[in-house]
Amino acid sequence: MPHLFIDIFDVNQLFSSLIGGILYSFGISFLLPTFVIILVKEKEDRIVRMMKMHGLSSTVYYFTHYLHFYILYIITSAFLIVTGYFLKLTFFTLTDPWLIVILFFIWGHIQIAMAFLLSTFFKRSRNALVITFVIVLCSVIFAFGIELVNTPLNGNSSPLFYFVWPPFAFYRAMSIINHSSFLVDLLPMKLSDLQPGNEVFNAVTALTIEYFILMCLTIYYYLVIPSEYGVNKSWNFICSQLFAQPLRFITPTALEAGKYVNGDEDVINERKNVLSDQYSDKPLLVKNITKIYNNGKVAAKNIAFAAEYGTIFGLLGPNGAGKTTLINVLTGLYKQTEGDATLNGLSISTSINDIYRDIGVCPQLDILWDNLTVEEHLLFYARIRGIPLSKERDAVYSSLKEAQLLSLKSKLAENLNNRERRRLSIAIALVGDPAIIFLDEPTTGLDPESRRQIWKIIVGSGKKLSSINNNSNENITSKNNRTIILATHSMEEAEVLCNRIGIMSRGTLRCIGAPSRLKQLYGRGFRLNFSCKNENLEKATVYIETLLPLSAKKLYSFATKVSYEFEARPGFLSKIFKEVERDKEENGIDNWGLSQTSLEEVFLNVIGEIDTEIEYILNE
Ligand SMILES: Nc1ncnc2c1ncn2[C@@H]1O[C@H](COP(=O)(O)OP(=O)(O)OP(=O)(O)O)[C@@H](O)[C@H]1O
Repeated sequence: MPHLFIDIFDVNQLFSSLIGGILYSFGISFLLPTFVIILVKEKEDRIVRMMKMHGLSSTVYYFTHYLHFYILYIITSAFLIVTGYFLKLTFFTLTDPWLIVILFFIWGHIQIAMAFLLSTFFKRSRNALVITFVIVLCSVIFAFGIELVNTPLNGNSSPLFYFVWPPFAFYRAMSIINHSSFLVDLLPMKLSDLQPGNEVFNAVTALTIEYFILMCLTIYYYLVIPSEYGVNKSWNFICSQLFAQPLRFITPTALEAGKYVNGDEDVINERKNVLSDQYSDKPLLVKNITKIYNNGKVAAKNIAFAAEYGTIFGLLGPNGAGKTTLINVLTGLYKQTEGDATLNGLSISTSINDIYRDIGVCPQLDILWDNLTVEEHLLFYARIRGIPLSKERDAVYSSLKEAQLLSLKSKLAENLNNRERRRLSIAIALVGDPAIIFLDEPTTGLDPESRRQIWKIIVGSGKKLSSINNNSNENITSKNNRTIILATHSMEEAEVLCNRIGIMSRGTLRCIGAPSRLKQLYGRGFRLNFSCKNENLEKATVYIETLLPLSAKKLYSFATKVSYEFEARPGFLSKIFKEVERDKEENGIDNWGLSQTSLEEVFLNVIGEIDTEIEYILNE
């Protein structure tokens, strides 16, 4: 094996030697780990998912990457070829250039296909970097090890199975072309040598077939491998689509058998209505969604409800109740474990890419680019939503106006304060006038004044722009009005903004209804509070107690402040109001007030009941 001994002044020998060959082959292959890292890093990054939620088509996304990678590859291989010519490597100077072009052309595509396929198996870019780098290095060293034994000088050809791993096929073809170019007993290769039986022909054919196989496998794995974000199909989706059956739902009985806590009667009725298709005309139908994370955490259980046009539906619940999980499932960020949902008639299981075009999402955390201005953010999202160029500026202007950001349009995101960043996230959700908007805790962490400002924007955004332009007197539940799903753990926010509320706890929808209905069901009726001077306390207390029903409960009597809770029959409130106003001075009452139970109390009562129920189940 004379080519093993390197004469460092003979570049042809250097290239054909073990070390030179390894370095050169690695140079041609090093882009593979780079491509894999780029793809895996973007998987880690929520911003890509955010872009997809706003309508970026997967085909456009992957095609852009393909093009980007191929351009990088052309630049790199052009550099290597020019360097080869410059160093007068016979590989480049004597071989038919078309042969080199064909080999390099297919190798670029193979590297990209391998990168796409490998990236489906990694969740973290650091692992991807190390493992892909090792794969490339081992492939190069192994291939050259084989070359030592099976050098073209011996006239042996490689068995076909050797070409199953694309890098081996490529390195073998390189080696044969290289040896033919500088060994005196062989002739430099021409394009016409590419004929059946020739090893380079076999290698190029194997690479072409493998490219298509790799691309098919990549598409399959992208669709089925579960990732942290995104909706994946089941491994047998091709068969199951051929023999499609109705979607399977977890029945309430199954959940009860599993000792899950179910909702109240309204929740059960809502579920029946949703599943019996009585609500098929509603813009949002959540049909028994269950989400179990990979670590076994059941974050949402059997959730079923519908939301109307032109309403703000509040998803209320303490931290960890499952609100964000549910929103993430409805917006395609996570795949549900069971159940389905339809948004404007389209199923999240089968049509999530079409759904993206008509929803707006304001995530819990602002996902912004610090070095883009407010307006640039909106233009970017308008573009990926597919808004025609002629209407882009108008769409951006409308959402700037709705989110009260017109005066800040040229400000960089890094210079925005918290309140402005939130408004920008809402503006992103509004761009393009989507029919359904998801707002995940839009005011968390803001001061009271900022919260009120955001509330105004949310209330204003309930009306779709198209309806504002067309007919300002439109009915609130008109199809032209937006449906807003608002996740919050602020009762005050829900009370101010929402027409309908679902209270979640521990992944279960516990109760559902208009705020007044929830107060009626879970409130403890009304409260009467009064304050008086110390010397009048007894007299005032006796007076109030004679007015209130016998069932009234004294909540507290603290210093000179007293509070009662009671149920009121129709007409009772106006009677008590007139009497106390008339007699208060006579009975030593300085201040007094009547109030209905707040949502805060409803919430505490509902959550309190669940905790008791769960304790009961656990102790059973
Ligand atoms: N990616 C995940 N993997 C495993 N468990 C998760 C994941 N994300 C959330 N959880 C768990 O699922 C449960 C519901 O979380 P989720 O964030 O949906 O609740 P939430 O009601 O939105 O609460 P918060 O207001 O704190 O956001 C919690 O117990 C949480 O720890």
